[in-house]
Amino acid sequence: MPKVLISDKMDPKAAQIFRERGIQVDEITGKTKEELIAIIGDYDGLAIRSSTKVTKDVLAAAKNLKVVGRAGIGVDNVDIPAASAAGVVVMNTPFGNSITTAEHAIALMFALARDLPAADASTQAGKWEKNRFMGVEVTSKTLGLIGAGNIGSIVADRALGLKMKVIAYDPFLTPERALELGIEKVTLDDLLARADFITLHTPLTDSTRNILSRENIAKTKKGVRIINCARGGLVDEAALKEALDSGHVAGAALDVFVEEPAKVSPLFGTPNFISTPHLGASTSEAQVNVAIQVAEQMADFLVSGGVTNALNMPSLSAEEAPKLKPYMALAEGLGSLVGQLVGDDVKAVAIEVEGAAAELNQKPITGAVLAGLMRVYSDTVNMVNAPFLAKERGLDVREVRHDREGDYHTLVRVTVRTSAGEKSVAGTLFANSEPRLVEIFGIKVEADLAGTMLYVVNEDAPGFIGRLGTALGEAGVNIGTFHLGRRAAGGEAVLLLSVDSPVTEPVLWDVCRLPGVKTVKPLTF
Ligand SMILES: NC(=O)c1ccc[n+]([C@@H]2O[C@H](COP(=O)([O-])OP(=O)(O)OC[C@H]3O[C@@H](n4cnc5c(N)ncnc54)[C@H](O)[C@@H]3O)[C@@H](O)[C@H]2O)c1
Ligand SMILES: O=C(O)[C@H](O)COP(=O)(O)O
Repeated sequence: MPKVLISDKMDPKAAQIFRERGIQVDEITGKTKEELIAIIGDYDGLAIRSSTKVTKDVLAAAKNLKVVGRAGIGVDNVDIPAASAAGVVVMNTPFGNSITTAEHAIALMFALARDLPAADASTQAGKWEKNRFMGVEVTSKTLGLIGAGNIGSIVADRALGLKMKVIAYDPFLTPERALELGIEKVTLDDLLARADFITLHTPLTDSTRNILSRENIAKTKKGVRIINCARGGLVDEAALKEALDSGHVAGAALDVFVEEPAKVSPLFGTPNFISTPHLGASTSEAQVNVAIQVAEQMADFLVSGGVTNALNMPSLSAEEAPKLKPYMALAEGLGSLVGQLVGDDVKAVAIEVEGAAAELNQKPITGAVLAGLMRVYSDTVNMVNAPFLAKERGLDVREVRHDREGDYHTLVRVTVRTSAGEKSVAGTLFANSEPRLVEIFGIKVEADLAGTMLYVVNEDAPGFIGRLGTALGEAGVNIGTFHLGRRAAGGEAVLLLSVDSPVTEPVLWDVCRLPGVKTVKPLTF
């Protein structure tokens, strides 16, 4: 039974779903990094929000971990390259809290426009300072969006409903999408010069870090109000403090900070500054959404291999997963066969699919071939890290889909380019479920790829099979299945035997010395 750890506060629906799907779940929140490292080795899945930091060290200790599920959007608390290298799938829930976060940005915009927190504090202090608080309307004002993705476009929609003019800086926003949203796509400088309110909705990346830098804050319109419900680090906090003090910026509201939890900040106590403790996603609706979604996604993956919203692997629906399962076994077997036979002398690999296989999602098949192929380099390789390892090794990977139907109703072919030329193996599925090798290096042969096997290439000659059987029999090696293929009578022949026990080095030498033997290689699947 797979085991999942929920390490951040999450709606109880998540644990309920894990249990309903036959997954054991522990909810242990508030752990330090060291405490997490001490327990993470027991778990197949880790469900988090933004507090748990899934670092290299945590991943190194997570020997059984297969999936990290983020109940939310931002995954900057997960070391994705390290997770990929460790073969751990990282998934998030990209839409479950978008409306809630957009609403928080709008709430902060109104709070700034009318100085609500200060007015509330003053009134509750018995001051009744009616003349102190003079707000501004948002109607007809220009709202500048930095980032117009899921959340930014919901903010735009709400702002248009408030009769604001919305302009957006987002290099990936197409003119068609801007038109559809009813907003104007502008340059960053244009936005800074024109916006009465600026709201940020980008991830934190090298291109967005400090996007509201000291220099850019200086380019804003005097009296601008700034809202950040996206990520700490998008705004230069020290420069913002100075701009608030000088009155150039009329107000700022931050839900997110460079350092979180933000227990101290030079911004705290600054007039016209509002803060919330990373509450963008904190509504009961959003938390139920993301908890259900993350638990369903993680359970699909752990129970049936379905992959949704993964950041380091292609998607695979829960319906596709069972159909692809036998193909992945076939693909991994073919990759492993080639890997064991040609070793690390592989420069390029082509994965061809035809017949029924050509109608499927090819990415998981490719991932499985690469995992099998690269198991000769690393026994921790799997479908998640195999494409990254292949890239790292400079392996040229090509996927080919043939519409034609050949001799088999479905076929997967793996061709590798080595310094000795191209070598190819192919396999099919019997009864749509049983992987079967049908061709090896140009020779037709029918064999299962399972357990311990022996690969022998010899000159086709009478009596050879008897001599081989005797050599193995005398060494106490029992033959399970026996598969023979040859190029032509009297030409090169291939034998694939499944054996009940590993073939030791001295026995391999005995087989090698049989007349006509060209190659002998033990294989394990
Ligand atoms: N405060 C919270 O609790 C909370 C809740 C949810 C999401 N978030 C954060 O909000 C942010 C936005 O989330 P989303 O779901 O809208 O993401 P998204 O991926 O849908 O949209 C991000 C947008 O930013 C744009 N972008 C990327 N680089 C840019 C650049 N250099 N300049 C301008 N635009 C750029 C992208 O093109 C994209 O349209 C994320 O950082 C997410 O983590 C915060
Ligand atoms: O990226 C997100 O989804 C938000 O930052 C929400 O974070 P939280 O789950 O910690 O509230």
